[in-house]
Amino acid sequence: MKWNQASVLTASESVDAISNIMMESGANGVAIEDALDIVNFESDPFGELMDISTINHIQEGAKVVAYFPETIFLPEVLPSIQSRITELASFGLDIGVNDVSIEEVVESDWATAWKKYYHPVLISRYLTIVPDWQDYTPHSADEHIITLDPGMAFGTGTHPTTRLTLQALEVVLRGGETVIDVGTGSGVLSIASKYLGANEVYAYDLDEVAVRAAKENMALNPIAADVHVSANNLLEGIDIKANVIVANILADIIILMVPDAYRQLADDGYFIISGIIEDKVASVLDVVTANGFDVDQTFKQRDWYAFILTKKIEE
Ligand SMILES: C[S@@+](CC[C@H](N)C(=O)[O-])C[C@H]1O[C@@H](n2cnc3c(N)ncnc32)[C@H](O)[C@@H]1O
Repeated sequence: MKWNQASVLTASESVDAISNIMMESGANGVAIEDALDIVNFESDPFGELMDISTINHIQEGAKVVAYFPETIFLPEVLPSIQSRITELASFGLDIGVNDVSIEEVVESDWATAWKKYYHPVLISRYLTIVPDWQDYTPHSADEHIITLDPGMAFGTGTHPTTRLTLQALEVVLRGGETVIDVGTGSGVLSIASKYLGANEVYAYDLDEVAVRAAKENMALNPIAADVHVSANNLLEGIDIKANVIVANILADIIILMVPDAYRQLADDGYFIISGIIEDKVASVLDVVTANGFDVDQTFKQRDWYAFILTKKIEE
């Protein structure tokens, strides 16, 4: 089967939004190449895990490559894709050079094209994410291996927002907790929560593709076989008291769930929020503090922030 490929050169912070636009416009999948991640990988002490010589990678910014079936006539949908990408700038996102190009793909199986960019991701001393198709030998007995095939869902572990969230989970989890993972994507945060000792984990996503991918990833990690994965809009209709609620979603969406998170969180619980670009920090912090939360810890990588929030103590 032939595929058409639309590539967009952009800034790192816009890759999620542009990927969504591509999928909503009929793409069957996207691959993301981020120059900063590649620099990180190359300078990684375990860089030998990655055969970087095979990658003809970009030097700056990021590239979103979307694969469309030949039944979609790309020149027809491209103007609307282009105008939706341009619109992102009005939401405060840096869309970079925003140059869209089309080419026919020789690759017979687009679904595996992105796999050559994906290699073991060392998150911390305790957590490493390993693609399902790669062999990996842990460096120590403490290292938990999250086996992942993200498919078309977000959550490979290479994105700063996922890394920061995983690090925040490591800080708060002690064992025995009930965790709610809102916007689970590949399920990576839920699997990590189980490795870090959580008892019950509930994983939700609005996107059926993500729900399917998350369920498949739970099956790849026996420790997470009992994670409850289902489709849901944020915390709507959820009535579970949680010790930890974790959400790595864009700032404007997190803001919508803050009152529900306060209600569902145990008084001594933690609300971990991530996916917050620098420009949005002030507005998110205004909303969480107005809704009864204090900032306990702040995490930052590049322009991305994550926060561990606790409930304000009544005086
Ligand atoms: C940035 S990804 C995070 C994936 C994964 N948790 C991680 O940390 O890598 C955000 C996820 O939130 C999901 N999402 C977006 N809006 C949502 C909503 N209103 N309710 C539930 N999930 C949502 C998206 O489908 C996507 O899978």
